[in-house]
Amino acid sequence: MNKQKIVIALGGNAIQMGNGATAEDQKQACYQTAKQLAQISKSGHDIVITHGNGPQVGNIVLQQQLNQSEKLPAMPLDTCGAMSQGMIGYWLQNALYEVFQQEGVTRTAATTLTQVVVDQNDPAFQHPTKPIGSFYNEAEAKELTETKGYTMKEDAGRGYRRLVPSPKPIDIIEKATIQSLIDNEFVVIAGGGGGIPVAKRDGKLVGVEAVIDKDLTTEKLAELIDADTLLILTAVEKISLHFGSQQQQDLEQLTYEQTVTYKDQGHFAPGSMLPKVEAALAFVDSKPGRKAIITSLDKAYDAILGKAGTTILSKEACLS
Ligand SMILES: Nc1ncnc2c1ncn2[C@@H]1O[C@H](COP(=O)(O)OP(=O)(O)O)[C@@H](O)[C@H]1O
Ligand SMILES: NC(=O)OP(=O)(O)O
Repeated sequence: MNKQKIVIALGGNAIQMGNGATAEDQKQACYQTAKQLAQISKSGHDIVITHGNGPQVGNIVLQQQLNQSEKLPAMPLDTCGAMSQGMIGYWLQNALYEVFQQEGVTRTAATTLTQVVVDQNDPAFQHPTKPIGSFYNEAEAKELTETKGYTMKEDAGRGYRRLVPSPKPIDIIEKATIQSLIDNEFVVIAGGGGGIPVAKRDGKLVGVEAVIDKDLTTEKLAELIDADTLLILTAVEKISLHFGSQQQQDLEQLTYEQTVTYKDQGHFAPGSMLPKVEAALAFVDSKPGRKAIITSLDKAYDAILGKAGTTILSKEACLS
């Protein structure tokens, strides 16, 4: 198979399988993830890895607030986002080091702290939509709204979570650094947690209180570095029509037009599958010949071989 430049987005279970939130639990999940990534890297492809941070950044924010004082100030959300990139980047680098040695892969992983430019007037700042951190009961949620002004929302019957603004990614400040690392055969971990959100103000980059959607940042990054394939890894092997119902129909290969039709019919849930499908559509529409695949973590390598997942093709492409 020809060498490809593949951008791989890691969904929640790639870092936190089950509910284990200890460092050991999350390192173990990263180790399992690294085994899949090593297979793709072993085939000679260039890979760039992005990841989510919703649960982790929410917990970092809570830890900041415990025992805070003038001498021990809590860090703002952009800085907590940077902490989550460092933490998860370390776990992934550590796991990839071990697995690459076992598998005889000679590459090294390198994490780039990534700042992502957002528009400070993005309407998303007035309408928080991104759930982060732990789940609360109704009374706890009410108290957090009253004492801290948090926006809290019930999340699919599992309890209440804090919502924060999630503005659209516009540009990636470290894109040249990332490109240079790829050119030098590093496995790059970048754009973690959707990137550290910054706004341009008076010639400066100012951190803002937000968490960017990692699927949208992944798409932006894939375009900027001229990737061939966008591989989005989540909990399901394929995307489906009538998901979760008795009429569920799994999809293997879709044209751009078919995907738009199914999206417009409402088959992909907002906040979960919809951003992934939108990222896939934007990527394949950005240049002919580009391909997006959505699949589960354990099928990542099979999906690159064309044996698993849902593949979305660019406009002029024909189904095989
Ligand atoms: N049409 C659909 N086809 C497949 N999965 C869907 C669909 N609509 C919603 N989903 C749900 O979306 C989930 C992926 O979104 P999410 O859990 O937010 O992703 P992440 O892995 O990035 O955390 C799937 O695991 C599935 O439960
Ligand atoms: N930043 C982000 O999109 O994180 P999750 O994928 O964990 O929600």
